[in-house]
Amino acid sequence: FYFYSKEDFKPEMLKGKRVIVTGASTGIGEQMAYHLARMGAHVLITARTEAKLQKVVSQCLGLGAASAHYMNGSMEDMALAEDVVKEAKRLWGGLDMLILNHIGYTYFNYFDGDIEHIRKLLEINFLSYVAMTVSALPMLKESGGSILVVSSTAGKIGIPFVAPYSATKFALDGFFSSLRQELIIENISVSITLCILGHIATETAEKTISHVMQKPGAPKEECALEIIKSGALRKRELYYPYTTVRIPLLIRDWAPDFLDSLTRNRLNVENVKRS
Ligand SMILES: NC(=O)C1=CN([C@@H]2O[C@H](COP(=O)(O)OP(=O)(O)OC[C@H]3O[C@@H](n4cnc5c(N)ncnc54)[C@H](OP(=O)(O)O)[C@@H]3O)[C@@H](O)[C@H]2O)C=CC1
Ligand SMILES: CC(C)CCC[C@@H](C)[C@H]1CC[C@H]2[C@@H]3C(=O)C=C4C[C@@H](O)CC[C@]4(C)[C@H]3CC[C@]12C
Repeated sequence: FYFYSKEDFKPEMLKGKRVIVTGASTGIGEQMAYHLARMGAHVLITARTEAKLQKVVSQCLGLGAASAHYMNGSMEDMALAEDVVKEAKRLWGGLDMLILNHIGYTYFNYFDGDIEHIRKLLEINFLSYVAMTVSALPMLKESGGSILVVSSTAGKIGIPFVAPYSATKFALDGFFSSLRQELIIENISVSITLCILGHIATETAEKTISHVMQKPGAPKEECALEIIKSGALRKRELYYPYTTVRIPLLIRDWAPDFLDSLTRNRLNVENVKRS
């Protein structure tokens, strides 16, 4: 029953679908835009750097996107979050998939006591996700669409050196897991997929943590595809790479101190110098 009940992913599932991808000028978001383009979707991508977005848009068109547009600006500004959704309405008259992926600058070091940094990061990584969801829900209800929220192992488990970032990712779990319940109670066919990612080899991640990791990160291209698949199949959560994310989560509630020491041992903490 388990094997036969599982629906298979087919790239055609995304053909002609209208998709917003945030933080798509580089990293995992950029790779998601390319996969969606190959599948023949309409894409609207966002980030701050216009020049990079223009390049990604033209690559998307070359790869076969049904259409490709961008909107640039910082997600510190909730007005931008709403404007992006309005732009989708203007361009396509509806929306099938909202992929929330952008994050603000994250340092990997001992918490420095900077509360303003946490406030800003909560706005970029959390509040703008909520603002986009609020604006997009009417269109998603109409299409029976999906919301994909990109999170992290650090949004489920306490990892050292990322306290502000971790707070924003835990917040996403609380908000979107609660909202998922309400949508089910009200019989609204909008799916919410929380994507729990481990270490992925993006340029930003490599620059930030290569000195503390003992192994290289997982490929961003495959990661991007798994995120899209999990959303198309309307899964509750994605774990990628599966074992390195899933096993710590299984240990978490049964042996939390053991998991914490395992985590510390996996990192070259001696290479982190208080800044
Ligand atoms: N890489 C990893 O190891 C892991 C990543 N993740 C998650 O995956 C997602 C993508 O990560 P990754 O690809 O590494 O990130 P990148 O740093 O490669 O990309 C971040 C994107 O967000 C944009 N961005 C940055 N600041 C802002 C801002 N203020 N307003 C709007 N957009 C902004 C960037 O473009 P620009 O600078 O032009 O604005 C860029 O497009 C994130 O949600 C992250 O938490 C989770 C676990 C591990
Ligand atoms: C059980 C343990 C062995 C797992 C440890 C995994 C840890 C080390 C992994 C899992 C998720 C990873 C972080 C992440 O989510 C996103 C980013 C943003 C990027 O801009 C800079 C790097 C950063 C902070 C990653 C740092 C390393 C993290 C904490």
